[in-house]
Amino acid sequence: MSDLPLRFQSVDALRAQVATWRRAGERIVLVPTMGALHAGHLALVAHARAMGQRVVVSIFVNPTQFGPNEDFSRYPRDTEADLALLAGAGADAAWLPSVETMYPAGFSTRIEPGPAAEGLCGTFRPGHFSGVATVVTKLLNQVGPDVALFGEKDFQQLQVIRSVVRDLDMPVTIEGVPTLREADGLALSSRNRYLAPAERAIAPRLHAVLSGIAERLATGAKAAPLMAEGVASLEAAGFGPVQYLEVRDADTLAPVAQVEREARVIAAAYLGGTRLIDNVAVLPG
Ligand SMILES: Nc1ncnc2c1ncn2[C@@H]1O[C@H](COP(=O)(O)OP(=O)(O)OP(=O)(O)O)[C@@H](O)[C@H]1O
Ligand SMILES: CC(C)(CO)[C@@H](O)C(=O)[O-]
Ligand code: BAL
Repeated sequence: MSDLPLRFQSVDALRAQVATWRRAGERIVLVPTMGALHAGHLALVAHARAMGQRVVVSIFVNPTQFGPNEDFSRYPRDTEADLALLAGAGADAAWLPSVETMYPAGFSTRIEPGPAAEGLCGTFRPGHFSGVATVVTKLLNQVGPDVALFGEKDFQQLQVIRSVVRDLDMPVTIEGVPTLREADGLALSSRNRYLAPAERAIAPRLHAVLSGIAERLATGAKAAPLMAEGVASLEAAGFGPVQYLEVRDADTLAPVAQVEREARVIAAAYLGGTRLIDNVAVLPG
C-alpha cells in the first residue's frame, strides 16, 4: 500500500500545500466526496491519477444538503478506513474540514442554482441542490483545483454544478465520470450498505428497468408509455414509492417525449427505507 495521503483540517494549511504544488508547476484535481468510500469513489481518484496530477479528495458530510427527515445523522462515517482506501488509490491529500470550519458562526450565504436544480431530485429534496451548490462552491474556493471530478451516478448534481461554475465564471473544469456498477448492474453507492440482503437482491432491477427503457427509446419509441411501464415494473419488483422515472435531455435536463439527441433515463425510488437513484444514457439510432 502507498503512504497515507497528507491530511488537512484547516484551510490555511491546505492552501499552503496547494501553493507548493503550484510553484512546482503541478496541476490539481479535486474529487469531492462525503466519505464512506467505495470503488465508485476510487474510480474517480483513478481517473484523476490518470491525468498525472496532484489529487485532493475532500471528505465532508454536508449538513446543508440533507432535509430534516433525511439520513444526515446516520450517514456512514469512517475516516480512517477512507484514508487507507485513498492511500491504496494514490490520492495525495485528504481535505477533512469540520462542520465548524465550513459553517462558522455567522455563516449566511446560499447559492441558489437555476433550472437544472428543478424537478427530479429537486422536487423531492427541497433545498438539496442549494446545499450542494453552496458546499461545492466553498470546496472549489478552498482548494482552487484546475479540474474537479463528479460521478454521473448523481447526474442532476453534475449538471447543477456545471451550471453554477459556468454562471459564476469559476476558473475550474468540471468533468463527469461514468457510473461504476456491481457485476449485477447496481450502481455503487454509500447508501447501498443500508440495504438488507433481500433488498440487495432486488436493487439491480432499477438499472435493468432503466436500461430496458433506454434500449427502446433508442429505436424511436415514445417516452410516456415506457415511463409508466417502468414505474409499474419497479413497483412489482418491490420498490416504492418510485419518486420519479423520467426521460431528460442529457445537456439541459429538459423533459424529452421522443429521443432525438443524447438523453438520460433517470429515476429515484425507495427500496424499503433506502432511497436509490440511477440513470442510463440513451443514444438515438
Ligand atoms: N458508482 C459510482 N460511480 C461513479 N461515481 C460515483 C459512484 N458513486 C458515487 N460517485 C460519485 O462520487 C462522488 C461522491 O459521492 P458520495 O460521497 O455522495 O457517494 P455516493 O455513493 O454517491 O453516496 P450516496 O449514497 O450519498 O449517494 C460524487 O461525485 C458521486 O457522483
Ligand atoms: C458533491 C458532494 C461531495 C457535495 O457535498 C456530494 O453531494 C456528493 O458526495 O455527491
Ligand atoms: N451523492 C449525492 C449526495 C446526497 O445524496 O446527498
